[in-house]
Amino acid sequence: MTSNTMTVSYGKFHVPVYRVYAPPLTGIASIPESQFTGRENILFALEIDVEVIGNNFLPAYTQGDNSNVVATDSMKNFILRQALIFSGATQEEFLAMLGRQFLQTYPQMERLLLTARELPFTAVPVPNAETFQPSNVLFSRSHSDFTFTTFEFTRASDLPIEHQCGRVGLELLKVTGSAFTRFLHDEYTTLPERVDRPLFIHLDVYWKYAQSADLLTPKRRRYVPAEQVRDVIQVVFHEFVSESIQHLVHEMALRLLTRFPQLAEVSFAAQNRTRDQIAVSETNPTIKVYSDPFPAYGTIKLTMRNSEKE
Ligand SMILES: O=c1[nH]c(=O)c2[nH]c(=O)[nH]c2[nH]1
Repeated sequence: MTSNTMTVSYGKFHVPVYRVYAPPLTGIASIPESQFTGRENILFALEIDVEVIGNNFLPAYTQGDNSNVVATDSMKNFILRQALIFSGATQEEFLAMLGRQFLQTYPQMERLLLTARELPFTAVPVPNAETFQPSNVLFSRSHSDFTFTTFEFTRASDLPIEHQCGRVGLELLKVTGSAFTRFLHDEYTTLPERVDRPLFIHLDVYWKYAQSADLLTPKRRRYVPAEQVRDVIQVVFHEFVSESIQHLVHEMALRLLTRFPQLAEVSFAAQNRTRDQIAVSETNPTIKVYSDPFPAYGTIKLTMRNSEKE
């Protein structure tokens, strides 16, 4: 008889949820880098993953005994029903509700991993009097950066025992004000030094709070909206003349931890998507043409912890 150890989990992934007329997001503290202080949530669209972790459904694997298995089809129905009665305004609040309700409804579930990914839509600008305003009924699906949240729940607490929030898929190109010079040179070096390059990055940013209660307080004064994180990052990129992507993400991390002292950690994964310079105008050297680079991208990572929270 062998005694192999097993780790198992099961669940439903990428459940699309389109809730209309969710409560508006209010109570957000404003920051200098952002105009964002809330959102109407006329369309609250996201994709949910639910993954059940534990041992009590091992007999389903070893003996074909499904008595402790909640059908993943039922999980999908459960998520959609909860979306109908959801009275919060953020992904974090939705996941917290789902976590609590799943564990309350199914004693068979010991531990849960829940993930939300925004399906981003923007209100279409429509004429109003002499100007334009965002439509309150028509939204355009945007394949842009989106908000991300992942929570781990156990029966021990109403709050998540682990969490990570994020804004994923930013694609930012700064045409001037970025350098990459004085890097190590050897017989493999072909990259020219550039005191000014058009820096194009793909960027994911993640953050964790020092106190998980701040994720979910009803007044939301210490809640960090992903839109503000995105705006802080964009403003730092706009302002800061960097020596490298490493230098840039470090500056972004410092600004985020200063702006949001309620955070314990921020982390970045940045891909270098800088285009290759093809031609420069002979009469005006600021005019240049770039094209796609070799398709394997450098990746720069950073995690910065707030030393006061340790
Ligand atoms: O900002 C950069 N960091 C690097 O580590 C690197 N390496 C490279 O080829 N180009 C760049 N740019």
